[in-house]
Amino acid sequence: CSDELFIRPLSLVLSAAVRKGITEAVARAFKDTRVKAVVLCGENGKFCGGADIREFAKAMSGPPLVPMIHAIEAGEKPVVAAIEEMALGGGLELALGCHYRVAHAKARLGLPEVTLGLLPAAGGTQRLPRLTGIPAALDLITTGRHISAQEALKLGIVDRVTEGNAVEAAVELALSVVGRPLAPRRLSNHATPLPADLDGVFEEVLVQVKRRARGAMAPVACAKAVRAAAELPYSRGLECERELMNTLFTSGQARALQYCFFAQRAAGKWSLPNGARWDNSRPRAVHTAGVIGLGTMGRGIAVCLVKAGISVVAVETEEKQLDSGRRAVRGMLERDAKRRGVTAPLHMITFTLSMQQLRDVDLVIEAVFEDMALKKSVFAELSRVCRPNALLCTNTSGLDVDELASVTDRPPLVVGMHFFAPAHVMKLLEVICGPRSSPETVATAMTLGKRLGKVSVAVGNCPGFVGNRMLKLYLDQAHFLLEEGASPEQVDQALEEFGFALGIFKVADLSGLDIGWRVRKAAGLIGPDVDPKFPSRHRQGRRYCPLPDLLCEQGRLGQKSGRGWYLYDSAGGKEARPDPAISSFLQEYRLRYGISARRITEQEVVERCVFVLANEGFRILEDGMAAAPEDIDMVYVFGYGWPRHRGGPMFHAAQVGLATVLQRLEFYHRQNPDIPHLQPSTLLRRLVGARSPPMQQWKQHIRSINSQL
Ligand SMILES: CCCCCC/C=C/CC(=O)SCCNC(=O)CCNC(=O)[C@H](O)C(C)(C)COP(=O)(O)OP(=O)(O)OC[C@H]1O[C@@H](n2cnc3c(N)ncnc32)[C@H](O)[C@@H]1OP(=O)(O)O
Repeated sequence: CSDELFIRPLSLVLSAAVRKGITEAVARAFKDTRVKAVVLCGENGKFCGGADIREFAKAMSGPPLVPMIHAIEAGEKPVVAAIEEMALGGGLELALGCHYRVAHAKARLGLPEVTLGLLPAAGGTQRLPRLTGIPAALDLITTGRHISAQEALKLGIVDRVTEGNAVEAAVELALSVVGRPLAPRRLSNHATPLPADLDGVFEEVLVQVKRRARGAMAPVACAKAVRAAAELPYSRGLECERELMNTLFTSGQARALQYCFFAQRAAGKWSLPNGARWDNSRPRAVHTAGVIGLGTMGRGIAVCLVKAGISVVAVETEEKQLDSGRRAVRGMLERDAKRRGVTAPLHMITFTLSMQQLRDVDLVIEAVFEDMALKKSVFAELSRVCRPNALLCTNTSGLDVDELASVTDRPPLVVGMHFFAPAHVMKLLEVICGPRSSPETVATAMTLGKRLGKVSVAVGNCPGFVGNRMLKLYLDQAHFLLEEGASPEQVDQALEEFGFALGIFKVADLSGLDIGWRVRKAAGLIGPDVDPKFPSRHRQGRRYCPLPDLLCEQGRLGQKSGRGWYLYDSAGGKEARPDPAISSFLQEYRLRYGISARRITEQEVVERCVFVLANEGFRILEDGMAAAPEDIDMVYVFGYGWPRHRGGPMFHAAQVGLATVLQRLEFYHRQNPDIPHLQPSTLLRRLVGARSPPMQQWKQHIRSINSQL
């Protein structure tokens, strides 16, 4: 506090206590005749991360944000926001209520409320369009994307950007504007600059927003609120903003999205039965890594590592594969660097045919073909070649990590790292903790995942781990629905309307139908004793659907062969078209097996596919293969295209009501007694018996906690 200035630090979030502090301090500063200007800055070099999301689940307390910001804007002394590190959500709205904004060059700004199922309801939807115009405001508010200080300067959101101390620059600016008229600086006074074809702009944006939203309400509400800024005076626009927010605020979607925010952070906080945890285990430093195999997965993994600043030695067995891998990896790195306007770090990766080159690396990620014998031979070789303390990781989608560890000289240093294709794009990383993986090994894999920009989830070592173990049963349901009368496009449409990024049959075509075919062969489900003309619909004591095998036998392997569950223009084509040949194929199949097709509703498709996922999730919790329902949900949200606004299969089950899920599973199991996975799990039954406690208490209902993590 000086004669001319009053500086008040904020903490990261605008909690009730912080709002109270600001309201009182600003009122005092406005009253104090010695104070000529005010600078708002954050604590510890962070301006503000927005409203305290945890408060949304409680009754409102403390001064509300809207009048607080209004009082700042209406004040007769200049208020300058000094934005260090971030101004997000309510934090940016607060800054927009200030008369001037100064940002540090490294600060990020944004209105990410839409990602939490909300809209910027502290005047953000009304002030931002008045400042930037409609198109930029629509972009920022409907996507929630963060922008750099430089972009904010270009858009006029901040007045100055400094490489130096933002608070000092704000103080300097504040002192320089004392006495200047404030009315032109009050954004709520501004008229919104309008594009020539306002209707056209909104029509186009609404189409895009609805397509991207996949059923999420918030992006559409955001666009409507911005439209109000274009058409209504500020005060009426604010009313519209409030009404739209009220609908969103109490919606299940907002609860789901806020749950995802915390679940994503909780997933990083792993623990093992021996007491090792994320906060008491030290990860190893990783400076150099080896990648073995430059197929689709190995290429993506190598790119991720290089982009994270880790030097890579990439190994292949044949000159031809090495060459095409080298070209692909370099191309990906060059395209990425071009997009970001930097030089591609090609010097950070070497390509070789010799495993000997791995002798000095800190860690190796093996990404060879999914075949146990092959992987074992690679791991045995790595034991001989690598430094004794190098970590050995396997990128596998379902093989036994401990079996692999057993062929090495260092089982505690072996861990699974299941990347998802394409590995440089997909956010999920399943870290498979073998029974002998050491805490340091798990900590290193989890931390490495975070460094690569992934959401790392620690899972146990069971067939398929968490994600693919559940996927198998989901896919089974989809196949059974085809037998019973549905078409692939009908199943996909129901799932896409539910919010999945892609229907399951489109996903299967994209991944390649031969992958599952190989897995089923390895599991002994397909073999010489199966009648090729009339394959049995019961195997290993349960119902089995031979449809995908029959498709593979016809050479229909999905996108790569131009034909799978759908038809594509050519091999490698992306546009899926319904194929009349599949319709006849299904009719003939049903006729041959005496199945009379029935009408299958969208509700049945969604319930059978989605509840079976949750049911297996309960079994996974009981088996100790995942530590918490949040972990399972994050696997599905980040790895399997599950709609984030539905929280994840476990959250969805809780939101629908566990008793309803139980009752629907019982119903479908009665209809299909030969599908054991429709039989409700013991944990689900127990939870319903305990009157469906909240998710945080589910663990207490597992009889004997048998953590495999
Ligand atoms: C009718 C009602 C009218 C209401 C009108 C007002 C509406 C306002 C809307 C909002 O402002 S909604 C909030 C908008 N803000 C955000 O979405 C930002 C969320 N946070 C982040 O993106 C990041 O956390 C960060 C701020 C960029 C920091 O990232 P970093 O990687 O450095 O740390 P994290 O691990 O993510 O977070 C650390 C720690 O802090 C917790 N946390 C972060 N932000 C919030 C928040 N806004 N509210 C509550 N808690 C927050 C986070 O959960 C971590 O906690 P943990 O216990 O360590 O896991």
